[in-house]
Amino acid sequence: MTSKGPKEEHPSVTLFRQYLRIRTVQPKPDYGAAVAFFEERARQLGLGCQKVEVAPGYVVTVLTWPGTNPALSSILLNSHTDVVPVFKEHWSHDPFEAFKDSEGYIYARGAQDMKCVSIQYLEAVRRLKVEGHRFPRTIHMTFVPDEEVGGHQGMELFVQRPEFHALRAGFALDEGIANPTDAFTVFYSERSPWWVRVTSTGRPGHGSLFIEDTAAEKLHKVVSSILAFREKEWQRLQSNPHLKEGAVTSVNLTKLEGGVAYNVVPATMSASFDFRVAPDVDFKAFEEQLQSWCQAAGEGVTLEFAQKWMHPQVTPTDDSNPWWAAFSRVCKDMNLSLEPEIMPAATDSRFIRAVGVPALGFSPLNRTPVLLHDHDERLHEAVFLRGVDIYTRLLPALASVPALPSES
Ligand SMILES: CSCC[C@H](NC=O)C(=O)O
Ligand SMILES: [Zn+2]
Ligand SMILES: [Zn+2]
Repeated sequence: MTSKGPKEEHPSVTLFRQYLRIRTVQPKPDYGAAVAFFEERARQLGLGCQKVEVAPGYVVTVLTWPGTNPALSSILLNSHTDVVPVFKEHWSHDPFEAFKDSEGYIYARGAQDMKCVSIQYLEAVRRLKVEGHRFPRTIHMTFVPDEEVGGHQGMELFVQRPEFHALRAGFALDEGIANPTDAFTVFYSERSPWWVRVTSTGRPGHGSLFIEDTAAEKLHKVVSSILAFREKEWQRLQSNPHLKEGAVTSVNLTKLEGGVAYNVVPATMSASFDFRVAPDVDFKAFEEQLQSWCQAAGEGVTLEFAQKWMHPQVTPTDDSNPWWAAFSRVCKDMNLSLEPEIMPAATDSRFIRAVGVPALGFSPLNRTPVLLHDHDERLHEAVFLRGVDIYTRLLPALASVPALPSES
């Protein structure tokens, strides 16, 4: 399906490249242009379009294809519109030009995360609609801001609003991660982000003296405890081939702050950590563990949370879950092999699952190196188009799941 020149390019690819050129890059995304883009898609496809301003300047755009049975819950296809920043000098091509090379690779920030998925949803719906299909369940596509900075001005607010409840979502799809092999990764849960700053206070003094009980000495103890825990989790992951990254708790030391001069022992120093807590961890016990590492380091060592997600949820991946049954059946019929995993990072799925809507994280990108947030993020047009085919099969199945016990 690789097309060589712009003349022969598949229109879905052309649309994808148009969207990639919209500069929705953090920290100052052009959300207005993205909203206008989706409004225009709604107009072209004859879909309902609703704009919900969840915070000043932060709009969730909802495109709706009504089902034939309004008594049934709906299918929610979510995607975020923002992308992470770039280091331009490390890119082979301008990351906002959506350059396509002679082999069919499209280079752009958002090519994998996750502008591809937004357009794949839209193009699958377009195809099904053009072919004259109707399905019992309504399909809503939500295009949300700010996922890349935590979703606090996006999905986290949207799920609390009446407009969200009015969608009556029964099941959601959201982003996954590419898979370099023939298989497709699908995420049924997520680790919980805990961003922790440990602040240590101690005796100050002249840099030439053996000062006792310093902030640095105590901070060092906490850092050692946490890095020893990191090593333990790493070993646990390494030694068990059945465990995937998302199944263990990770932590990285991401910031060290403090100090004023070489010869002044500071009274305060801090270390910041990015923990990703596995869903099977006892959260209360884990927090107590963090507190006890601080206490063991000495007086005046405290911790604070900049991010602390406390509601991990697991979407069942067995036939007790009719949505999973429909999803996995289509994949089986299409000969796609699935690798169910726990998402190592945090996506908007956590907010969706937390309000009781089962969700799967799925980006239909196989045979693709994982380049999200990386330099030279790119996607082959054939992989992109195959993803449209996959949604074209998934959506009819999901939107035709018979009434659940709770719906009759
Ligand atoms: C915890 S809010 C940050 C969310 C971010 N999501 C995608 O990369 C992440 O770091 O996982
Ligand atoms: Zn993403
Ligand atoms: Zn991302």
